[in-house]
Amino acid sequence: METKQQRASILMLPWLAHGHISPFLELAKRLAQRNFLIYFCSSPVNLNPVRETLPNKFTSSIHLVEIHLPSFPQLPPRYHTTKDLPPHLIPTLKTAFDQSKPSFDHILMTLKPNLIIYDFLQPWAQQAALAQNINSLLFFVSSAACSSFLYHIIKNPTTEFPFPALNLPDSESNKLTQFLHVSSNGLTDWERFHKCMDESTNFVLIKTSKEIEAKYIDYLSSLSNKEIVPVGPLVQDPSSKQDDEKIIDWLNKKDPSSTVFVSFGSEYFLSKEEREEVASGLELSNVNFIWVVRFHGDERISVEEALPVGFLNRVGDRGLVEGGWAPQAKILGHVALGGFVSHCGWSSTLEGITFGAPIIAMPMNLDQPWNAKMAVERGVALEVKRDQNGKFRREEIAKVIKQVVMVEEGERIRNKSRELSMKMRQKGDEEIEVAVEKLMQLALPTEPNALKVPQLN
Ligand SMILES: C[C@@H]1O[C@H](OP(=O)(O)OP(=O)(O)OC[C@H]2O[C@@H](n3ccc(=O)[nH]c3=O)[C@H](O)[C@@H]2O)[C@H](O)[C@H](O)[C@H]1O
Repeated sequence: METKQQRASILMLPWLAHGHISPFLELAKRLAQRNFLIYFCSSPVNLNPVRETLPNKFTSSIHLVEIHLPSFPQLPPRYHTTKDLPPHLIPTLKTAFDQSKPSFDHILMTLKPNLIIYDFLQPWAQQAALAQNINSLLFFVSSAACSSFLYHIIKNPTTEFPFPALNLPDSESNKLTQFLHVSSNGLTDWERFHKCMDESTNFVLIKTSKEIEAKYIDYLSSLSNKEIVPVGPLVQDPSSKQDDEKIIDWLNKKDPSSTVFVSFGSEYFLSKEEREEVASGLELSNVNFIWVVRFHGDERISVEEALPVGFLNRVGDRGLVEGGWAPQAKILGHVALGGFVSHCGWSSTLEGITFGAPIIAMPMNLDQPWNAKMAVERGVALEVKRDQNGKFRREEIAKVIKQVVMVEEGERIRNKSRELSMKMRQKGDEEIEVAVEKLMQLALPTEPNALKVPQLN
């Protein structure tokens, strides 16, 4: 009798931030399309928008599983996410997430998944899996460029990082790496990241491609002594349902490659001064633009109030400024797009490259400076230099936008972007297949001794 192939189940546990949930969900969709049963686990406040936007075709293969964090005085359930969370409460959120481990243990006992994929801030997820004899592994959603640099300076602080293209001035890299030494619940982010890497069963998944980061992936593997398996760019499906007719109609009236899209991700909110410089830079550039202006939840201000007086009148139909959330993938794939002014969050960097939109890089914090330098090194980005006070200025913003979008100057970077976009898509399709096969082996080992989790006596 033909044995029906058992359907492997994978439980996925991203960190409580959109910039992590989004890549985990994209991976979940790829796995669901290859017949895995996915349990997608997060706090209720994070799962609500996922529930609203998950395409119907996934409702039977991606099950949303709520994990309830213990109540903390300053951390009501609406704060069980980094969205609009006051920055000083981030360590409290990590502590609360750590303390949700008993709830996670119960979820594992109930669902009994074949495999667990966790994120870099929760080493307790791997311990919970081990206690129930379940294989588990890390899915790292930032760049190999950034992670290999950070691993290097922690492990080999006295030696030069072997890739000068990524080197930042000490003052800047020290400021950026400070976030790794922030401690919460007795663990620094570095200790969390290091433990999650070390304890990952067999290999570590990473959201990137050897097409753009081969040497950084190899170096990270040598530093961590782990096999690093890329899953490709995992770019979100541009056809995903979003209310975007107004933007697309506006773009349809613009000439090919004539327009820049301006966005600083889901969690970076420009200061008033930064908004002034970006607005004036766009005005000086004389280029068409769509700008998604986002505000922190506590900011009670309209788009008009946030912009320089008379700005919208002066730019007229050359510019479209939207508050809220834009269909970024759909915009980047539009024929009118000639450039992408980005903070270089990792998902945005990969989307810019995959859609062939040359990047005008304005990195702000976290891993973004390394993401930007990696894209510059690939020839598909130009970085806006900060002034001697470390500030972005309108003249420099305008200059780089024109260098990318204007026909003559921008031709080389636009051709390189188109070329890399095709290669990235092809390589990414191959890489996700390899990763899926390795996950299948880990979830449903064909040989009895293939389980790598040490057998508990
Ligand atoms: C992993 C880490 O998490 C954070 O993510 P953040 O949201 O800031 O930016 P992205 O990673 O670009 O992610 C942003 C994601 O939101 C989408 N989007 C955003 C705005 C909008 O209006 N519409 C959209 O569709 C965008 O397409 C992308 O997929 C940090 O940056 C960090 O640098 C990054 O490496």
